[in-house]
Amino acid sequence: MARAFLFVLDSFGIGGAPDAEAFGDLGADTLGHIAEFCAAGAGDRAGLREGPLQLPNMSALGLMHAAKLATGRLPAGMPLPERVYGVYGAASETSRGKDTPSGHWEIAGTPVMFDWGYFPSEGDAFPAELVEAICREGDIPGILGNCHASGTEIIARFGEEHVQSGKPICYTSSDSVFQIAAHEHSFGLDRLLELCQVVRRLVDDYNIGRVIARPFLGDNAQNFTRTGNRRDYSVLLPPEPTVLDRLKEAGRKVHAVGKIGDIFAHQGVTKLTKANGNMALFDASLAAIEEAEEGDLVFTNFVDFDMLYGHRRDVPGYAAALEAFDQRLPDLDRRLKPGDIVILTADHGCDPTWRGTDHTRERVPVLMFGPSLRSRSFGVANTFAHIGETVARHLGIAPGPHGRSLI
Ligand SMILES: O=P(O)(O)O[C@H]1O[C@H](CO)[C@@H](O)[C@H]1O
Ligand SMILES: [Mn+2]
Ligand SMILES: [Mn+2]
Repeated sequence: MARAFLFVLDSFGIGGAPDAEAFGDLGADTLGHIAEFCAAGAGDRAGLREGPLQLPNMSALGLMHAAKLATGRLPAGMPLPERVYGVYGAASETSRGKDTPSGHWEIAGTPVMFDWGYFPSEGDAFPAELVEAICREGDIPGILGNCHASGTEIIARFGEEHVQSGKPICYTSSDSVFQIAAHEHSFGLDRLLELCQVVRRLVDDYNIGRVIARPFLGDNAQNFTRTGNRRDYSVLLPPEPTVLDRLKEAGRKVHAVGKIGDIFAHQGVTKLTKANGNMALFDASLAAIEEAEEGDLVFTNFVDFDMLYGHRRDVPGYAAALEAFDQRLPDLDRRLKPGDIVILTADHGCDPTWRGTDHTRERVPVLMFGPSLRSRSFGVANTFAHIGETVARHLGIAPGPHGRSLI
């Protein structure tokens, strides 16, 4: 039985990217800084967690060793495991962006070697003719925001005006994104999703990677809260097929859990499961694994690390989420059959100790395990595409052009 389960811990970087300086991220290290803060007592939060970061299961799969490969240093306050069970290493990104689609497409064997369009951080973020077209074709009275922002701050700032005026809150970041926040009741969720599809079409001319719907609820600036109904509208992929397309073409099932379907614009996906929150995503992944047959892929994105903790620069929150994820791994291990492989990795960094609220350019861990894998290190891979090619080889389909199998 050969099956593959690919889990992306969204934004779980391990530092050391050779090109970090070009992104203003020299020294950024999501795992390293969380470990350092926790070891120094700065990762404590009453009722949530305390003390040094504890990831015994990922450490036994080679996480500490992968971090050392990435940066030359071991994460602070975290013991080395007695024995490593996994095939482990670090990987550098070759894609030009440090965004979610670039990271995932490269993981799926297709690095993004062109430049995305970005909106400026000074002055109005969106060109006047684009705003006019959105208002006309989306039938809205105007937009609020029109700037770079953190999503939780901007709904507190403009939420009340949005509810009164009916103008959606439009913002961006250093990613290639056009994000639209609107109230699920006063504006309406369906109307927001329709507007996002209008905007998706309009921003194709600007080469924008994603339009993201950010619905929220609440009745005042103090209690506006984003809901689980976020939707991402990715640009259709470059002409090259990803490993998802290649598997689908070969008649295999590609079970996308969480944001994966959206990230690939639903291309190469044969079954989709949505779930809200890392633990629900883990449960949904286990259910998908029960269903998976010989030759199938289950591909899950665990978005909380990035959305709830990395972008929010919340060290205790990120640490607690990692610890909770780590504790679920034995559940997964128990369900594996001979020939199965699990790959844990990440799409970019989002160091919660770093300046600003954006992603950080980092290497990522690649931790692979399964009943028939013998432990070893593959060192540092120079592209995430090796991950997709590992899946391709393991599942017995033809190799792609950008990477090679790590096992
Ligand atoms: O601040 P929020 O709305 O979470 O947005 C973040 O999420 C987007 C997608 O990952 C990033 O581009 C960043 O802007
Ligand atoms: Mn991401
Ligand atoms: Mn993000």
